[in-house]
Amino acid sequence: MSGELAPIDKAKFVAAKQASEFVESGMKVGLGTGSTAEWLVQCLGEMVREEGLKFKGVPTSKRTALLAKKVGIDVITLDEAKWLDLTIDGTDEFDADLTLIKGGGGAHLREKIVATASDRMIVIADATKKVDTLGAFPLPVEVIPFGLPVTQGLIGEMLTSMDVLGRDVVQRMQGDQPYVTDEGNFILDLHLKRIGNPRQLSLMINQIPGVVENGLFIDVCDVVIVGYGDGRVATRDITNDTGNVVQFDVLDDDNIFVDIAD
Ligand SMILES: O=C[C@H](O)[C@H](O)[C@H](O)COP(=O)(O)O
Repeated sequence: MSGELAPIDKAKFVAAKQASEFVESGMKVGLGTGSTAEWLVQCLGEMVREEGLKFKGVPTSKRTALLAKKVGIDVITLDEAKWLDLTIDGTDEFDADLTLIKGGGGAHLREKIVATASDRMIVIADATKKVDTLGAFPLPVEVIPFGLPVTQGLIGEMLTSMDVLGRDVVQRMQGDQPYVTDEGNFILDLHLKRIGNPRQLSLMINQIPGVVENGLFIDVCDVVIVGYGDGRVATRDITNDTGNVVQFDVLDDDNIFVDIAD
């Protein structure tokens, strides 16, 4: 990597770089999915190769597993790890309570299982992910393929009784084919615009037959590290809220990442 990053990438990168400092030798660490989590995996790979960091990583997707192995991280499964010290992952939205919408990359099922099996979850995000009210980002719901139209219809009916503005339930596609998750399921994206009561909505969605898991993460995230395009990083710790903002200029070193293009 060389040259200056675009502001959005710099924001993701500085958040990821800051979060990587929470990883210590001997830890078992959940590795999230998505473009921000990929920066983290790159940073951790560099620490493994250059600083002798020794930890075990549990990827939340096939895509992350591939990258983690490529950059030299010792990858194990959640079954092997049993419990994790820490999970670091990206998000699509977060609010003041550190409630999240995740699953824009279709990985929220494994991500929620891994984060829940961790002592601590740190979310890394660029500043655009902070919202006053969740719901502008469509809420992903993983559903089994069997009976899809029935499940989709039941979710639509349920939404009419909820405090939401939008009610469109749209199957996620990849080209002209249904998007298929790592677990072989489909995703329905709920275009809600505004989620008034995330806890109630999450419970209601998950009780519909055919639903595997929705993308709301409630009482799971402990810390959010927010990166800005100018290199600043702000940390919000729900257990110890200092609201600290630190300047974190990490773009001096041009050659910290391996080439993963091949
Ligand atoms: O399924 C994907 C994950 O929940 C991602 O963490 C989320 O979509 C954020 O991705 P990105 O960092 O690419 O915005």
